[in-house]
Amino acid sequence: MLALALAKGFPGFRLEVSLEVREGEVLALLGPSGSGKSTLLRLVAGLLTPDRGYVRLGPLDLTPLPPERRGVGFLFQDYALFPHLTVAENIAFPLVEARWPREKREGRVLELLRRMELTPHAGKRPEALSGGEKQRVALARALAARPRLLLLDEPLGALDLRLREELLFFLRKTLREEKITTLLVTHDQKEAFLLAHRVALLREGRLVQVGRPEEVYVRPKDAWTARFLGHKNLLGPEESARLGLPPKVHLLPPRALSLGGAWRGVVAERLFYGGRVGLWVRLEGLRLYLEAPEGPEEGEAVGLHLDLAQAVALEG
Ligand SMILES: Nc1ncnc2c1ncn2[C@@H]1O[C@H](COP(=O)(O)OP(=O)(O)OP(=O)(O)O)[C@@H](O)[C@H]1O
Repeated sequence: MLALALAKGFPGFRLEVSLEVREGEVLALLGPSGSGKSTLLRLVAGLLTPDRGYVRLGPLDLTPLPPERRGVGFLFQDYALFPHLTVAENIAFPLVEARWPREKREGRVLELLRRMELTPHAGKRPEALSGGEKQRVALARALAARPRLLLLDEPLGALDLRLREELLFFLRKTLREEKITTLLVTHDQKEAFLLAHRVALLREGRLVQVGRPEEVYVRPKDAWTARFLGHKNLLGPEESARLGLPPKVHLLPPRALSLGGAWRGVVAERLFYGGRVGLWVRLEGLRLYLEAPEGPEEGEAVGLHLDLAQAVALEG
């Protein structure tokens, strides 16, 4: 298990976080730009020194150790590969460093090449690879020595949409199969939800909420968290009252809204997403959002079903 309690201050910014990651668990740090995600990861890696606190991995105190002695695998955004080494040599590099015997090393490299679908590229140098291939090599290299802990900083950050999607599922499968304790940084909610067993939400250097993706999504701690997680139907006290709810801040989760009910509204905006449509509906002076497989045009009257029993009261 990874256990940490860390404090680090920069001019105008202060990080203060305590966190535990279970063995084999993937935990995603989620938060807006500048919330301290990379700082936390760099502290765990040993690339930054904390003002106070500790990082423990099982019985081992990593705090005084330099990065190369922490037994930690990294994948940072710029995924610099060694340009003079082939794909296979890049992946083998940490194994040579860790003094794995040749035969074991070769077996592991072959296994990773296969798993990352890189076998046909084994003899190429990085310059002859596409961006997604390079990123897979970097990931294979980070995983190679079976690190006790894997740190991934926006592992899909520099990729286009299609590659991002492809590698997302690939990474998900790999992390689960290898059962490596992973701390992952992303600002993409969807990525965090798909990859992680638990997510930790960071805001201005503090943890706001930690929990399973579904838990956090359905029961966000407050309005800020709800908005950050992409919820659209947040009602103020007065708006809540208009729908017959107690006069507090409420969240209406997506599943609480559907087409074809007794509430009368008008479609203010219709967004075509391919497989489904997003509808902003004006109703009782409110704007509510819902998604449906297909939907009426802008300006049309619609009936909405609102399951108010599913409304979640939030801290302002
Ligand atoms: N070496 C440094 N010296 C001074 N301030 C720093 C340093 N590194 C980070 N900061 C500040 O600490 C805060 C947190 O930065 P950090 O990079 O951890 O955020 P982040 O959540 O990873 O953001 P992003 O999603 O944009 O990468 C920012 O205000 C940043 O300017």
